[in-house]
Amino acid sequence: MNGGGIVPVMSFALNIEHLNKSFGSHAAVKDLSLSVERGEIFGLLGPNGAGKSTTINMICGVSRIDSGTVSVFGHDSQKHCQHARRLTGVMHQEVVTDAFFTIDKALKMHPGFFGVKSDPDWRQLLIERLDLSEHLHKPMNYLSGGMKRRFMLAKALIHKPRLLILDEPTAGVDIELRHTIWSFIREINQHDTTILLTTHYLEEAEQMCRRIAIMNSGQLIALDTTQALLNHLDTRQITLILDQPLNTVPHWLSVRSATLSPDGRQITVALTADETVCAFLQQCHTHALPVLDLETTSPNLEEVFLHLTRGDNSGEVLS
Ligand SMILES: Nc1ncnc2c1ncn2[C@@H]1O[C@H](COP(=O)(O)OP(=O)(O)OP(=O)(O)O)[C@@H](O)[C@H]1O
Repeated sequence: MNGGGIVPVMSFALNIEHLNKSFGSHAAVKDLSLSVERGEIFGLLGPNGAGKSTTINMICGVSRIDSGTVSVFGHDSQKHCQHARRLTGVMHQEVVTDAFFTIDKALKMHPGFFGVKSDPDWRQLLIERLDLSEHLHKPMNYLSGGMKRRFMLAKALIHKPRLLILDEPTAGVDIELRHTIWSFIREINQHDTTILLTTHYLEEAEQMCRRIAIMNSGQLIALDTTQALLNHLDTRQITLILDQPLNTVPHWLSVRSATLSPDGRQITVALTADETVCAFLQQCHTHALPVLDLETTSPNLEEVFLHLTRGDNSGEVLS
């Protein structure tokens, strides 16, 4: 279930096979398999408690793997954990640095944890691009929520990882910082850093990610290109604005469950999977419907997500 065609294993930035994790009797991640291609921006979505953070914690070695394998650019995270860790940068949801460290000290020390030599030019670039200069000598517990997010992103990138994992990077940040974060992440991605991200902002996932995996109750329930997921819901609708009001829906449209607005000036109907707007308008012309204008609407990722993660679709698997 890879969505987007067969890809040689060597081009995977991340390969997860049959991953499992339980806390006591609760299975948080169940037989998860997926691959992230080199250079992708890949979204891992799911409702609260779906198992996303647990998966991320296993990828980066914070949490022990019960069974299954994770490999980062071909390095098995259990057998060659140092290689895999060095290639991976993680922006966790919470600040995981000593509260008394300053930004400056943390960014200087962090590369050493991965056996990577500190690069002052790269550190300076991150400080400037993430607007950290004024706050360099403040300890962590003096930083605002937004400043902590900026620092967490700089810390995730300071050892120049080739796989960057972002666990809800924009949770609770203002619109300006959100733009800063996403535009910087796009830039980083263009310089050959693969991105795996989780977010509850589905509009952001729709805009950022080439492919998306959706988890629910620890299991993978969908994995495909963003566009294919959007195409999954056949809910394109067309609304006709009429030149003259109607009292009732014409028969040829009522059999398609079209609805008429109270003022009789708008008719809304769902288009079928391969029906074009042009073909539909030809039918309107044939039936002498006085069409003045029209609007079309397509499903967004939020509708697809809700459709897939609601209880009544829990058995559905998309690939
Ligand atoms: N250390 C832990 N001990 C016990 N249960 C845990 C632990 N960590 C996670 N869980 C449980 O595992 C399940 C998956 O949690 P996880 O944090 O991975 O979900 P998530 O998809 O990241 O959710 P969110 O979107 O809310 O961050 C949840 O039921 C959670 O309560």
